[in-house]
Amino acid sequence: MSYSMRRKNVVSELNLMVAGNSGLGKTSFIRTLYGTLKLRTSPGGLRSKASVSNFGSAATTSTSGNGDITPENRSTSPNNNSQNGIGTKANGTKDSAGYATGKLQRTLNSFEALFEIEEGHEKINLTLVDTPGFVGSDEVIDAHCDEILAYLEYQFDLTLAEERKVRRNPKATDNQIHACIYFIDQASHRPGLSDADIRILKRLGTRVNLIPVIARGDTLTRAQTKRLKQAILKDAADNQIQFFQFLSPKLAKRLLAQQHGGDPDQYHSNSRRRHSRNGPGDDEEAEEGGEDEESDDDDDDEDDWDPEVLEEKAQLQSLIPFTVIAQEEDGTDLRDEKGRRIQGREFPWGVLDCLNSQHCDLSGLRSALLSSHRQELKEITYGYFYEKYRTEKLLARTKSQHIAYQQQQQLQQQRQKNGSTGGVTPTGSTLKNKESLLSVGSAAAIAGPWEE
Ligand SMILES: Nc1nc2c(ncn2[C@@H]2O[C@H](COP(=O)(O)OP(=O)(O)OP(=O)(O)O)[C@@H](O)[C@H]2O)c(=O)[nH]1
Repeated sequence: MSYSMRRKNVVSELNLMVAGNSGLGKTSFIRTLYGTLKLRTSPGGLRSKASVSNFGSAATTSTSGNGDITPENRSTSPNNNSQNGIGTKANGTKDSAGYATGKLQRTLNSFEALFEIEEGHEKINLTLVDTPGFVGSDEVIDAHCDEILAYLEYQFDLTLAEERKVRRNPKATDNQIHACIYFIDQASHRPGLSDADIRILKRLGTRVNLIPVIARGDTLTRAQTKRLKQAILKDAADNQIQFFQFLSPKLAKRLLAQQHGGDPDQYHSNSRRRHSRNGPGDDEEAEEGGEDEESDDDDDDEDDWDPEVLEEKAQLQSLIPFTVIAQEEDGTDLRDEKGRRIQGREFPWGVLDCLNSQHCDLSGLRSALLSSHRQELKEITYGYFYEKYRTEKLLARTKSQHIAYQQQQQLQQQRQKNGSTGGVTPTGSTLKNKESLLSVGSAAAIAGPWEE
C-alpha cells in the first residue's frame, strides 16, 4: 500500500512536471490544462507549498549530519539557497493562478503551480512543476538534467524522512513527482528523439514515470504525426527508454486489432501477463518469460480488468507519444462554429480546439493524468521509483559504512602492530551495519538495521 494511501487524507495529491527543450510549449501546456480545471478554491485562497511560500527563509534549511533531510526542515526544493533553483518563483510571478494566466514568458526558474481542484467528484491537490527549457551545450543540458534529478530525488528524501519518524504526520503531503511530461521537438532535422532527448530521457526515466508528448501538434499533418510517433517509439526502444505504459503494447495492439473485427475473446485468453504497473522494465521481463506467462500472485492482471477499461487503456497506449496543442497565448476566448467557448487556436482557415480528440490527444492525456491513471502513476512512483531510490540509498550508505569499518580495522591492526594500547573498537552500529551488508538482497533486509 502506498505511503499516500496509508495517510488518512481524503484529498488526493497529484504532482506533475513538464520538461523538454526551450520554446516547445511547456508553459502553454500548463496554462491550457489550467483552463480545463475545476478549482475548489478561489485563486487568492490557493494552498501553498514550502518551496514557494517559505522560499525567503528556506536558505536556513538544514540537513542532518549525514546529508539526510530532517523532517522538521522540509522544503520541496533541494536548491533553497539558489535564486535559480527549482522551486523558486519564476519571472516574479506572484501566485499559481497568475502564472497560469499572466503574460507568457520564457521560464527562467522552475515554478510549482499549486491548485486545489475537483475532478469527477474527487478532491485533488494538483502541483504542476514547470521547468526551464533545455538549451545550450551538452554540458549545460546535462547540468540542467542533474538539477531536475536532484529535485526528483529530494522529493523521495522527504518521504524517507517522514517514514523514519516515530510518529508520522498524518497530514504530510506527498511531494513525489508522479509523472514527467516530456516535450519532444517535432521540428528537429530528423524525426524522432535527438541525442540530447535520449540522454535526458534515459536519466529521468530512472526516477519518474515518463510521458512523452509531441508539442505544437497543429503544425503537423496526420501523416507527419504518424511518422514522427513511430520514429520516437523506435528511438526509445532502440535506446531502452521506458515510457509509462497504459497497457502492455502487444496487448494494446491485439485489442485494437480485435476492435476492428478480430476474435472478441482473444485478449481475455491471451492477457495473463504482468502489467507494467510494477514499474518500467517488468513488462520486458514478463515478455522474456513468454508472452502468455502467468503470474498467480499478481492482483492486477490485465484480464481482471473490465473490457471497457482495457479498451480505454489500449486507446491511450496507442496514442503514445501524445500530440498536444496549446491554446493561444493571450487565452482569448474562442468559439467554435456552434458558438461554444473553446480553448484553441484560430487560423485563417478555421478554429482549432485543443480538447477535440480529432485535433490532438490532449483530452485523452488530461483524463489519463487527472483521472483514470492518477492512482496508477502514484502507485508506480511509490512502489517502484521510490523503493528503488530508497534501496540504492541504503546500499550506498551500507557500503560506505562497511568501508569505514574496514578502515577502522586496518587502523586498529596498525596500532597493535606498532604496540599502541589505544586500539579502536568498532562500534555496535558499525558491526550491525557490516552484518546488514551481508544480508542485502531484499528491501526488508536492507531497511532493518537502519530504521531509526
Ligand atoms: N503553434 C503553436 N504554438 C505554440 C503551441 N504551444 C506553445 N506555442 C507557442 O510557442 C512559444 C513558446 O511557448 P512556451 O509555452 O513559452 O514554451 P516553453 O516550452 O515553456 O519555453 P521555455 O520557457 O523556453 O522552456 C509561444 O509563443 C507559444 O505561444 C502550440 O501548440 N502550437
